[in-house]
Amino acid sequence: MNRVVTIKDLVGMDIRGFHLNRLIGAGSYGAVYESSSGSERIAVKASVREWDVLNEAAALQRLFYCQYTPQYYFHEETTTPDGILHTIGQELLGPDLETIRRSVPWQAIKRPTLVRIAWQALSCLEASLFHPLQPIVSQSRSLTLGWPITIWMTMVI
Ligand SMILES: Nc1ncnc2c1ncn2[C@@H]1O[C@H](COP(=O)(O)OP(=O)(O)OP(=O)(O)O)[C@@H](O)[C@H]1O
Repeated sequence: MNRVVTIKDLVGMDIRGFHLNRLIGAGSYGAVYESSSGSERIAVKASVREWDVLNEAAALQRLFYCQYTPQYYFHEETTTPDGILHTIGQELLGPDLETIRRSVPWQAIKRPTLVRIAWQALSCLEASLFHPLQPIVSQSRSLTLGWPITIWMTMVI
């Protein structure tokens, strides 16, 4: 599979009964789609990099009861003509901080909100330390935390 082009071009595909409706965004190793099955809406992250997907799936499973990470639903391997596609079904979160910041007229996040974000980020770090991730997170990784906004925090362990 051409990693640069096709991973961002999966709209219309069905994964585990979820229809990929819209590309939300893409990161260093995958693309995230807003997906639905009936009235249920989730996020599906797709990648061809098996190890990275398995790492993220394992981290989300370990943090399943942590209120600062998206709920984990499934990991799926789909054989396509271009190779094996790895996907993670997870809770659909709101927009990320940068999107929110750019959408407000003053292009900045106000102090009371920043304080709350900092508190949530620290709580996530605390939770991740409580559920040791060293065996599965061996380098710089990102986790989604916080609802209803998506905050990305790089954990270097
Ligand atoms: N569960 C989710 N619900 C809604 N949006 C999400 C979800 N997970 C990721 N996103 C969004 O999808 C986009 C791509 O996320 P992804 O995790 O692939 O990469 P990233 O964290 O932005 O970058 P990198 O992987 O390089 O750290 C980001 O805008 C992110 O906010």
